[in-house]
Amino acid sequence: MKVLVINCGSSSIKYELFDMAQESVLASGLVERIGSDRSILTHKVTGKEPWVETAEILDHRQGLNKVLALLVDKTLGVLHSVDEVDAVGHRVVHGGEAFSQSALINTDVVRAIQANVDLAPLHNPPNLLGIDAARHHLPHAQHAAVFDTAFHQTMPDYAYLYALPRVLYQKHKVRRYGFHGTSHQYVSERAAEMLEKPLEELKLISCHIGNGASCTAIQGGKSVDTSMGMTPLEGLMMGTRSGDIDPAIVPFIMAKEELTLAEVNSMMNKHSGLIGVSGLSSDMREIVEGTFEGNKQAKLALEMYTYRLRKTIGAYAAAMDGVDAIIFTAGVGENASLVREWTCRGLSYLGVELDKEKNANRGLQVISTPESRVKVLVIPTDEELMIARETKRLVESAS
Ligand SMILES: Nc1ncnc2c1ncn2[C@@H]1O[C@H](COP(=O)(O)OP(=O)(O)O)[C@@H](O)[C@H]1O
Ligand SMILES: CC(=O)OP(=O)(O)O
Ligand SMILES: [Mg+2]
Repeated sequence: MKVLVINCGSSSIKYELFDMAQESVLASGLVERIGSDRSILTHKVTGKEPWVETAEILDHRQGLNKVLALLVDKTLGVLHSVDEVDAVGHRVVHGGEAFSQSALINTDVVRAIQANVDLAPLHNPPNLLGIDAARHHLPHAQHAAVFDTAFHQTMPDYAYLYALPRVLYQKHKVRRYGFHGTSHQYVSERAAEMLEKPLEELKLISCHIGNGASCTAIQGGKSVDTSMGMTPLEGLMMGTRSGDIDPAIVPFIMAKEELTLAEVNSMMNKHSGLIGVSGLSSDMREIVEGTFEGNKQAKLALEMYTYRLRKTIGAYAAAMDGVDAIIFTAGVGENASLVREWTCRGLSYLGVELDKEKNANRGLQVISTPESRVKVLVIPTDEELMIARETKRLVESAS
């Protein structure tokens, strides 16, 4: 079975084509800056040099058209015809309370995703555009929606409710949903394999720290709490997002700086976090470099970032009455050894003992000492593979 995985952002399309017989990647790529006359298309075929083109790509439908043309191109392609794509798996960020599982896409599913646009105005509209465009271009294929929120639907009510008037939950579904669920689930399954223990017996804390960042408490394979909330703004400090702040700051700065709600929202989502505190960059590589070069603001940003992550890990150990392993994943978690070191240095009370040499290595591994009571793992995430597997499972169970 050939499965195409699509992740549509507001101005981008990420794609990956799998042959599910060996779970091998045939091709993958990225269309950036959709809507401009200088969109960039990067296409990679496994084993070959990446191919990059700059072109005018005005919308997602046109972008996907280009991608499909490349997949069947005589020299750059890997398929004879797009009819060879059996199924398409779509990343959908917000499934609200309607989905605790992935779902094959039909009119009802599209309607339910539309109903959650208010809860994820930045993420769900491009996801819907991607679904529409892919169904248009690949009408013969089965389409599946795999939700960031689904894995977190197991949280108990005392973890997902906010201490606000109950009517807000009843009327508007104001609650914690959590995100990056596909990634948290994937790394928790890999962790159980690495630890050679059944997932049902493990208490895990998974730190997905990339551009967006969230931490999840996973008990017996189920999400019991997570740091992102109704939207992906809550919780940890991120590249450009503030994470938790006192909510009273919002009306305060609106008044003092004469800002609109939209301006404050944009400030908290796009100009805060690492970039806001350091004034240098939202990219952890530059923050680490700046810290080594003696940039005080970069060092402060790094201290805040790791301090807040450590506090969340402590909170989740308390939530689960213990923890067997802490997992680091995503761009920062997989690559930034200094972030892992600073995060773990105040966790000795839990029984965390980092092996500095192992922590300096790259790739999948245990980075705690053999004596460490709590294991610390680095596990590269693979959301695309997880989406492809879910899509295959749904298609097979429907036939
Ligand atoms: N070698 C590295 N050292 C430190 N940080 C890194 C390194 N490589 C990537 N990163 C960080 O990972 C981030 C991107 O993570 P990623 O999981 O790819 O994000 P997303 O999928 O949300 O775009 C970058 O912004 C960068 O800060
Ligand atoms: C939900 C979310 O924050 O996703 P990303 O990390 O891709 O921005
Ligand atoms: Mg990501």
